[in-house]
Amino acid sequence: MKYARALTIAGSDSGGGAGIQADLKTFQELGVFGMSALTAVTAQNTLGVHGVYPMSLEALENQIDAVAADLPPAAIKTGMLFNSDMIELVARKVKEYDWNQVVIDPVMVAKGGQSLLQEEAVEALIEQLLPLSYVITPNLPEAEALVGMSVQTIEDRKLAAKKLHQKGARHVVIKGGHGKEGDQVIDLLFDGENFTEFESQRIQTKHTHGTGCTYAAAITAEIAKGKSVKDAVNTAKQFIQAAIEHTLEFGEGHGPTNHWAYNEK
Ligand SMILES: Nc1ncnc2c1ncn2[C@@H]1O[C@H](COP(=O)(O)OP(=O)(O)O)[C@@H](O)[C@H]1O
Ligand SMILES: Cc1ncc(COP(=O)(O)O)c(N)n1
Repeated sequence: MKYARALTIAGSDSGGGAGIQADLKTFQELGVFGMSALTAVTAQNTLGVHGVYPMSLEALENQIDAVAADLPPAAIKTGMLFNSDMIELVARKVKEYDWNQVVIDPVMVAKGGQSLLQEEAVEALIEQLLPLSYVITPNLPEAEALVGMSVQTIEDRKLAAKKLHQKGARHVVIKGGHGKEGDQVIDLLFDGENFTEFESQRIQTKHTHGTGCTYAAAITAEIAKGKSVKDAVNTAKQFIQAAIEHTLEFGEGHGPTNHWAYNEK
């Protein structure tokens, strides 16, 4: 296809910085036609999540079917999936449509600390979605929840990545934004055999709302265009670094990243 298409299956962030809003902005900036199936609507701004309103399973299924029937995506990204029923539905749809380029961003908690995934759903994510994932992109707390161990040092991250690969993830990206490694942010890619570290200067800012969504969406867009996972992560790293560096300084809390910065440089 001349232009690639990508589908995000995630929540809506009324504040525009995370969720499907971040995904669609990122897809667009990387030249990929973005489509979305909403799992939930959140009333959100830079100060936190002020309400979570899950969609019905019927609404989620119909959105996915409508896209699959007429606009089959080259790559799919999942974000906030809210509960195990939704996770089971998404897993069923991935199998039904034989989608094999699925990027799972295992969203669990918003930056302000509000839960975006019910506790009981973590097991479903591991059992149902991990085996179908082309790439999984946990941050450090999410990696800890998924493998049940402390994940801080690079060695921890390598062990966690191996465990997630054993659970079925074909590629694992352990995001390092929550890391304590001083003035560097190190993201770690594991492809089942080799590790690749993507380093960048840590930017001292509170405006990191939606960084994980944006990063995973950039990986998804690049994969939709046919890039290798390693090349996709490399581009996503540059994309998110520019998006944080050229912050918009919006809002009183954790402000959003700048989704057009990458193309402005
Ligand atoms: N302060 C920062 N400076 C530079 N890069 C950052 C910073 N915070 C996050 N990032 C980048 O954004 C990515 C996602 O951020 P992270 O906090 O790890 O995930 P999440 O937003 O899902 O919690 C990281 O892998 C890293 O590449
Ligand atoms: C609807 C929605 N989805 C995901 C996130 C996580 O955002 P972050 O990338 O900052 O962890 C969010 N805050 N809201």
